Amino acid sequence: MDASGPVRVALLGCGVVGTEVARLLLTDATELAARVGAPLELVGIAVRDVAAPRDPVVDRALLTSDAEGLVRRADVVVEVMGGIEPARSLLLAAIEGGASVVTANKALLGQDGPTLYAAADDAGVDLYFEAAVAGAIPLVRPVRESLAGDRVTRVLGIVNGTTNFVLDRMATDGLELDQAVKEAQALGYAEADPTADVEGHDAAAKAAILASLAFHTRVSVDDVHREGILAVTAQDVALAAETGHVVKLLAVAERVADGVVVRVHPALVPTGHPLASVRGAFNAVFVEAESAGELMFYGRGAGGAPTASAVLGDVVTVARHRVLGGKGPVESSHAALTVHPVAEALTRYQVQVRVDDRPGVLAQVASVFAGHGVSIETVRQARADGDQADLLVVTHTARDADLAATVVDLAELPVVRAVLSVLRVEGA
Ligand SMILES: NC(=O)C1=CN([C@@H]2O[C@H](COP(=O)(O)OP(=O)(O)OC[C@H]3O[C@@H](n4cnc5c(N)ncnc54)[C@H](OP(=O)(O)O)[C@@H]3O)[C@@H](O)[C@H]2O)C=CC1
Ligand SMILES: N[C@@H](CC=O)C(=O)O
Repeated sequence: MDASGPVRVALLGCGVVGTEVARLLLTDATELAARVGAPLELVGIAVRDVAAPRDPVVDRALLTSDAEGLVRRADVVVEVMGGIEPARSLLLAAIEGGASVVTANKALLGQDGPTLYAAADDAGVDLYFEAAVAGAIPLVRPVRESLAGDRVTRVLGIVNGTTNFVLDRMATDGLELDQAVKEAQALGYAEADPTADVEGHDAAAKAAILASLAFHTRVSVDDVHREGILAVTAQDVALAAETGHVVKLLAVAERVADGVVVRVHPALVPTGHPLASVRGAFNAVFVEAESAGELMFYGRGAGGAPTASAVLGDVVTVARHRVLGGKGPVESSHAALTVHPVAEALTRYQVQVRVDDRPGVLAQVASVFAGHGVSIETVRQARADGDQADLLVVTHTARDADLAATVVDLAELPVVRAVLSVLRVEGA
């Protein structure tokens, strides 16, 4: 780019998000140029199949299957192809060639963010990724930049729209999980293979990115405790409603004494909590910081146009830096805090056990909790079939490892017929 010339933008990917990025770059070119201080010139769009049908907004003359060659011709590289390779190598090549990069690729950043952060810092170029967590919601930048002078203590939120839609449908119409997933697929929320969403991989990658930024450390997706929603039944959701809760797939990243714990799992959220009212495919994230207190971010976490909005915000910022000078935050200098296993997490639990309904049983069950130092907050008993009863035990805050040991011992108690469900309770 010469001092007065356009900023050359390469687009890697022209799918759900890439098409909308191309649309905004072309249709809003004049406004974007005014905001950047120079025109943004889309110099090419890398795709797998140049012959495939495309939205008419896409100028077919810009399509290429030579992504490597395209990267060499750009000042700003926008990666919306997804996956680990070739996205990783292309971004590293762009950075080494002196281009600024913008990516929406949470899978890549969750797995190998530190390599990219270090490469960008060494090369003195920008690496921006607002769209990688919670789509359209401005969340990455507030956590990465606006809260850089504060101490974040906890991040708690719904970062996967597909699973929120599924759990919402189970709650509102009593659908079983597989019915709700089919509905999500029919509406285009869930992919044909919904594994990344329902098994929590997508949320875990986002949790790793958020935790790394919030705590100025390095958290990889492999450090994140992950449970998806596949074990959640319509009965769990109905029982939650009876006790004044909803079931949500939560990402939780929190400081513990000398480190952090990062986890993704279904949890009970009280109906009065703001996260409980996040419906459909929306996302919402709570951030707690020592001085700022509680902050909440809410909006669309996915979709072509919403995600493209976040991508374009980053493109404008990094392009401005190239035109006017300046650079975004440095990420590679952070200290590595210990990432503890979920066993060290502290939270409340709801445990449902089917027991023999006879004298002394409650005392035996309570003594198992007490034996592991887990304090019981409430117990509710409901009649089950025959001479059995279902106990619903809610604990005070306990260590995850102690609760897990309690559940193992409960299952071995002769008066316990089955441990029916164990769910964490968050946001109380
Ligand atoms: N969809 C969403 O709502 C959101 C997506 N994201 C992230 O944005 C990224 C893109 O997602 P999305 O638009 O949905 O993905 P799509 O699958 O719709 O599009 C991927 C695009 O990348 C191209 N592509 C894939 N592999 C290659 C390759 N090896 N070489 C060249 N081109 C390639 C495809 O080409 P072709 O068209 O020829 O197949 C396609 O145009 C992902 O990282 C995703 O996680 C983030 C937030 C929300
Ligand atoms: N699959 C994700 C969308 C992209 O981030 C979701 O359902 O939230």
